[in-house]
Amino acid sequence: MQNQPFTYESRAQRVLFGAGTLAQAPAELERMGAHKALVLCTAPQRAQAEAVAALLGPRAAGIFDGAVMHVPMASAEAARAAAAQAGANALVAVGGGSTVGLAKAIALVSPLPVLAIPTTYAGSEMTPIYGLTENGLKRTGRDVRVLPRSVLYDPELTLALPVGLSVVSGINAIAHAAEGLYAADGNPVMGLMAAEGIAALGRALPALHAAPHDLHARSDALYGAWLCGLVLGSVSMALHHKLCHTLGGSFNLPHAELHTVVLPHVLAYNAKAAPHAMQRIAAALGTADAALGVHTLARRLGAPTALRDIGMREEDLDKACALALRDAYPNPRPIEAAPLRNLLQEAFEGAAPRPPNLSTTPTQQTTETTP
Ligand SMILES: NC(=O)C1=CN([C@@H]2O[C@H](COP(=O)(O)OP(=O)(O)OC[C@H]3O[C@@H](n4cnc5c(N)ncnc54)[C@H](OP(=O)(O)O)[C@@H]3O)[C@@H](O)[C@H]2O)C=CC1
Ligand SMILES: O=C(O)/C=C\C(=O)CC(=O)O
Repeated sequence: MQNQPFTYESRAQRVLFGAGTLAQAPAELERMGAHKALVLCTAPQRAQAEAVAALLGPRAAGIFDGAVMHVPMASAEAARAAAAQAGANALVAVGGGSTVGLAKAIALVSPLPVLAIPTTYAGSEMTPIYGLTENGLKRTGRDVRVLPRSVLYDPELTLALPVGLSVVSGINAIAHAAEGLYAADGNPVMGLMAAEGIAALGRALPALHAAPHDLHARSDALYGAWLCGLVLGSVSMALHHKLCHTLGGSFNLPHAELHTVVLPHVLAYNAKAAPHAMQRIAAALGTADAALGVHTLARRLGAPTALRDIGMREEDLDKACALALRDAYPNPRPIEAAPLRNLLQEAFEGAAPRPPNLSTTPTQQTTETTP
């Protein structure tokens, strides 16, 4: 029974899900009243964007293939200029979070609606969150103007996503849902989506690891990613996302791999302060312990589990700790220097996470909701 007050806000978005839905792209643009769409992609995925442009026929206004992770301001400005020059009245983002992020950077300063066609499990297509990087600093914000108007989830497009990337991208999605379960502003509807999203990815990732072209597993993973992305866009994130933004932005570490390494350690850090959320994460993964469950999943599927293996230098851990303590997000357990530094050390070494003995009484900074 729900006994906590909460706020639930829904946002208007159309989602088409299933193998072959890519074919609906022209009709989706038609519904948006768009007749000239700029297709966005990364340079290596240009062939896929060309296939989409061919499908759009006269509705394609051109291709911009300059999407880069974390949306450097220079690439945002080049894309904005390309959209204006092409006379585009809509954007089609075909790719992962980097490409969707570029579409958002254009939508932030123009009225162009976005049709997102995701090919990873990052979940950006379901959020009003944008990120822009300038002078080595990444700033993020929320603005409903950047929320894609329509999303086509076609699992056939994820068949080409290499298995290693699929696994870390899926755990990136699990991180959104896990933090959603102890969000300060969580609600029971998002709790359901989070638990279902984790469960879908928990069964899909081992299945696609064993058989990367199994369309059923790919569909299950994309379904989980959708739900987890919706949670990310709807409720506040906590220590895990703060740490990943700090480490990713300041030390240029790969996004999904970083989430994969850090998540078990943050779950261990928060375990005693958010026991109900941990039970739901563990149950969704079919394990006894949430932190160990995520760590074991990553290890079993060959994903990185140590910061030192993804480019972090040990001499930067003190700086990382100091940065993460600045403007801390609300978190179930107070964010304190010594245990945070310990968390970073364990993540650096890749040790299996251990729920810590809290040295202080867990005066919660946020009340754990029971969504
Ligand atoms: N605003 C928001 O709500 C969110 C934003 N993000 C942001 O998105 C970015 C991370 O997103 P993520 O999806 O992990 O990163 P990318 O979009 O950079 O994609 C990750 C990798 O997947 C590869 N890839 C993508 N699609 C395919 C495909 N069809 N076939 C083969 N390879 C493919 C890319 O290859 P290639 O380089 O060749 O294209 C790239 O190497 C970060 O900048 C993050 O901050 C993430 C989540 C939510
Ligand atoms: O950094 C952004 O662009 C916005 C949000 C995210 O990246 C979410 C995440 O950390 O996965």
